[in-house]
Amino acid sequence: MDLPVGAPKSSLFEIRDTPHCGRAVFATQDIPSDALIWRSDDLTLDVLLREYRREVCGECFGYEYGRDLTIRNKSTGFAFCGEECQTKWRERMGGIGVQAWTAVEKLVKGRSKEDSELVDIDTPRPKAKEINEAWEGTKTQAELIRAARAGERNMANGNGVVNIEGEGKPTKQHRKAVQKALMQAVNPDIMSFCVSGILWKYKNPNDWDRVVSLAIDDTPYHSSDELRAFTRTYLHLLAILPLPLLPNVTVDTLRLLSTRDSHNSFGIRSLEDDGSEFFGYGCWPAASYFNHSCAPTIEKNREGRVWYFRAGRDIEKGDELCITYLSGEERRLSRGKRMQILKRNWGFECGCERCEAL
Ligand SMILES: C[S@@+](CC[C@H](N)C(=O)[O-])C[C@H]1O[C@@H](n2cnc3c(N)ncnc32)[C@H](O)[C@@H]1O
Repeated sequence: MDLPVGAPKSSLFEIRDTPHCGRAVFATQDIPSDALIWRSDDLTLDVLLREYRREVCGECFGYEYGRDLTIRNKSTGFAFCGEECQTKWRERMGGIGVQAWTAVEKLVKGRSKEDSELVDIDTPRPKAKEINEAWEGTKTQAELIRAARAGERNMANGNGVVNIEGEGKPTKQHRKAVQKALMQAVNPDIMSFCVSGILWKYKNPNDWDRVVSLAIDDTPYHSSDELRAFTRTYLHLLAILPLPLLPNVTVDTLRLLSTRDSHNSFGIRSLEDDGSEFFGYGCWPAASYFNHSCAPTIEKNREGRVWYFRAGRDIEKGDELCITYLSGEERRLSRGKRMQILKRNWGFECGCERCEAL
């Protein structure tokens, strides 16, 4: 099997196809307990839930037991544990990134909480037909908004009325399409997800295949509400993001981000209390080749933006290197309950040794 782009590479392990669990990682030599097996510093997109934005550092995800962090950038909405993190974040975002987050914050802040979209995730997951129709339904409005923004570019360039084929001064119809998009309810967390992914793609065009290569979930939306929140976010972002980002604000990009993130993201949790606080999540492509086991061979821990994977016990050549996708508490549940959680959150029937042995 050719190594997928972005997959981890090491003399300690190899990646192979399995009959029932997709690709998996296997030890190519004996590995002693506690040995460092992999270090993933390839965070692509990350989402800090809005309710934690004042308490969790936007750069290193540091947390001070719920206290508001001292450095807070009101225009972007991010908070930092120190100057160093703030500087790193600004460097990573660049001017366009800062502009993008400022535009998002302005939009979200202008809404009362009630105006923000609440997403009910306990309804049936939309199937392919509903998903295709929902995205198809954005087409006309998206074209009008794009044309309105292109007109904005012409004006900004001071080039007179028309300088790009088919693009001219925005008409009333164009402006209406923008206004209509802006009036829709906003879901701040879905917006962060999309903006983070779009910015990453903009800044790392040559690394996009790392995300493309990940395991796919064709029906990644938990509910029709959530699907609608995504299509609205698409139109919102077309209306507000800086012009250079617009070529990356596409249905294809947003759909791809959801289908890859769904089964590959890692929770960003507090480092204390068994990770009881869930701050958000992120996608580290190289770390996404480890399958789940209810009796994992690998222990993972996060330091800042980096995940470390260590042998949880002595491992023999040929053993599968598995992590657990369950939280500390969930690992102690019965087989049936674990199965339920894995099926609901990850969409698979667990075929790990601990479950199969029963
Ligand atoms: C993060 S990916 C792991 C790598 C994946 N096998 C691949 O081919 O890219 C998670 C997906 O792997 C599969 N998987 C992981 N652990 C599994 C398990 N214990 N039983 C069955 N499928 C599993 C599921 O399809 C799951 O959604």
